[in-house]
Amino acid sequence: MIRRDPVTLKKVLKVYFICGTPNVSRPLTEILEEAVQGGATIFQFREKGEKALTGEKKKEQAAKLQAICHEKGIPFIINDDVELAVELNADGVHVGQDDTSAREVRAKIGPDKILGVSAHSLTEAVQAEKDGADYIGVGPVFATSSKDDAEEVCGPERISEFREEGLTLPIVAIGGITFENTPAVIRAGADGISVISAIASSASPADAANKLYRKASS
Ligand SMILES: Cc1ncc(COP(=O)(O)OP(=O)(O)O)c(N)n1
Ligand SMILES: Cc1nc(C(=O)O)sc1CCOP(=O)(O)O
Ligand SMILES: [Mg+2]
Repeated sequence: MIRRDPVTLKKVLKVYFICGTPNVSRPLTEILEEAVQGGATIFQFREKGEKALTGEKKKEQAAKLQAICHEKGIPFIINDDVELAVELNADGVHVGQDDTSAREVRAKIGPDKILGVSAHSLTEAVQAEKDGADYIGVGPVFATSSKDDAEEVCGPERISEFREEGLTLPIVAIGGITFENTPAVIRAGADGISVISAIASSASPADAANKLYRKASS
C-alpha cells in the first residue's frame, strides 16, 4: 500500500514525473521505465492536449504505465480523470482549481489514496488541505511551454510565502523546472519538483531524472 503520511510523502514527491503520450516521441512506457530507473519517485499520467488518447486506448495506456509503477514501487497518479483512477484503483489523483472539487474527489477515492491539488494562493492551499489534499502543486514557478492555460509565473517566492505563513502541507513546485533552478525551489521550501519536459524531452530520461534527484536532494 502507498503510504500517504506527510513524512513519507515528502520523500515520495522528490522527483515527480508527469507525462502523457502527446509529450513524447517514442513509447511512454519506455520513457517511464528509464525515468524511474534514473530516480523518478512518483508518476502522474496526464493525457491531455492535441492527439491525446481517449476511451479504451487511454485506459489501456494507463494500465500499462500503472503496471510499471507498481513493479518499480512508485505511486501511479492520474491527472483530472477521477473515474479512470477509481476504475483502475490508481494510487491517487491530481486536480486543479477548475476540475472536480478536491472534497468530491476525496469522497470518491477514499481515505487511503493520494490527493494532490493545484494551489495558486494561500487561501486555495488552506482550502485544499481542509478538503483532504495530501500535497499541493504550486506553479508555474517558471515559464513553461507544456501547459497552454498556465497562470502567471509566480517564482519560488510563492513557495517561501506559503511556508512563512505556516503551511506545512507537502509542496511540489511545477512549471519550467530545470536542473539549474531546482535548488532555488527546494531552498524556497518545496519538498519536490514536478516536471514534464526536463525528463520527457531529454535524450536520456534516466540521466535527467538522476540529475534532478541529486539536485532536489542536496
Ligand atoms: C503536481 C501537479 N501540480 C499541478 C498540476 C496542474 O494541475 P491543473 O491546474 O489541474 O492543470 P492540468 O495539469 O490538469 O492541465 C499538475 N497536473 N500536477
Ligand atoms: C502540468 C503543469 N501545471 C502547471 C501549473 O502551473 O500548474 S505548469 C505545468 C507544465 C509543467 O511542464 P514543464 O515541466 O515542461 O514546464
Ligand atoms: Mg487539472
